[in-house]
Amino acid sequence: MRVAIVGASGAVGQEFLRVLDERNFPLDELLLFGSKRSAGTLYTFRNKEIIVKELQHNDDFKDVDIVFTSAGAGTSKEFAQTITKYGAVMIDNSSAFRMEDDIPLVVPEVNGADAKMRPRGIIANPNCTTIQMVVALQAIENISHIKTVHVSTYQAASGAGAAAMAELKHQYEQLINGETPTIEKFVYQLAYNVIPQVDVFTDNLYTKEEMKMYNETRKIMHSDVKVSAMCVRVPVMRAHSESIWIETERPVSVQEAKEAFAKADGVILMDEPENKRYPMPLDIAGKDGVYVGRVRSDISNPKGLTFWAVSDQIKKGAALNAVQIAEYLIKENAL
Ligand SMILES: NC(=O)C1=CN([C@@H]2O[C@H](COP(=O)(O)OP(=O)(O)OC[C@H]3O[C@@H](n4cnc5c(N)ncnc54)[C@H](OP(=O)(O)O)[C@@H]3O)[C@@H](O)[C@H]2O)C=CC1
Ligand SMILES: N[C@@H](CC(=O)OP(=O)(O)O)C(=O)O
Repeated sequence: MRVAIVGASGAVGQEFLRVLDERNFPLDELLLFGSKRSAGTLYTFRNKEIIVKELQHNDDFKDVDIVFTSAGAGTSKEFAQTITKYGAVMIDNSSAFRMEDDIPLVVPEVNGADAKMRPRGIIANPNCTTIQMVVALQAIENISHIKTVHVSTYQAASGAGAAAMAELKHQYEQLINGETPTIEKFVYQLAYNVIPQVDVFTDNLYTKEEMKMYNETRKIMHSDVKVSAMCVRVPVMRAHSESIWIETERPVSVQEAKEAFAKADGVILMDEPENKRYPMPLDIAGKDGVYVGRVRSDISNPKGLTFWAVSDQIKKGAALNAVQIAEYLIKENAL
């Protein structure tokens, strides 16, 4: 099997290299693409050096089976036709196609089978913040329908890409040296701060990131659930955290919820308040699962539950989820 990564030099692209290797993904050849900026760069994969090629409108994808794209929505839109025209399956990490009716939006633990219906040869990987939330929500949805979700996110700097990670580190160094911090990737200084804005504002005063959590959750879960999100950037390097309140159709006890989380696909229950044990981004960075803790009944709502979910958004929120989609298709003989 021939596999390609578009955006190989990026935060998600680099994670693809690690995840494909870690999971022993069955590929014979890996091709790497980027813009002019990274063309010519060498990356090592399974002891072999691979040179990054410039993404162009040519026949480079002719004999490629799967293309993982993580180079921004503009690039995905511009190159989708070039990538898919000879039959390659494009698994796209950007927001370019997520809400289009003929493009499946897939989290394998929730709606893997949707990946089989892809008239345009494109499968969209959801927004990272949404992926980790729906994996946790599905555990409860399995036992009682979720009617509403309120969520506050604590999103790591790496959600804004490799340059944003470097900017956060640089800001701390600049502040220690008494210099004015550089602000390019974030709206304000992120070091020693939190910023209640991820992406731009929409007409209803929610941000685009917050509206993705509303719309994408409903599409992935095939649900009428209403989601009100508040997305916040925090000075964490890697792994997003979410504080989640849900209202279910019938009351769900804490014990029942914990059992549901413990057996759900992709969820790891880490909830021992007596031992001060709960998930935190520092511990979860680099891990595969969605870690859930602080499970409680909502004292303000008899049908309410509240919990905390942490996951590595570059891994499960991007590269790993896309690779799991590909693995699902291989397993189902549906490539
Ligand atoms: N970071 C995260 O947590 C998540 C990111 N995503 C999505 O994944 C995508 C990539 O994000 P991320 O890795 O963080 O971003 P980065 O900024 O770290 O990387 C961007 C990548 O895109 C490549 N690229 C940009 N323009 C072009 C082009 N014209 N042709 C080919 N390659 C191009 C860059 O290559 P070069 O260096 O050559 O310019 C680079 O490899 C985005 O769409 C983002 O929304 C989704 C979920 C989570
Ligand atoms: N959710 C990412 C941003 C991102 O990459 O979103 P999307 O894939 O929906 O464009 C963040 O934390 O900033």
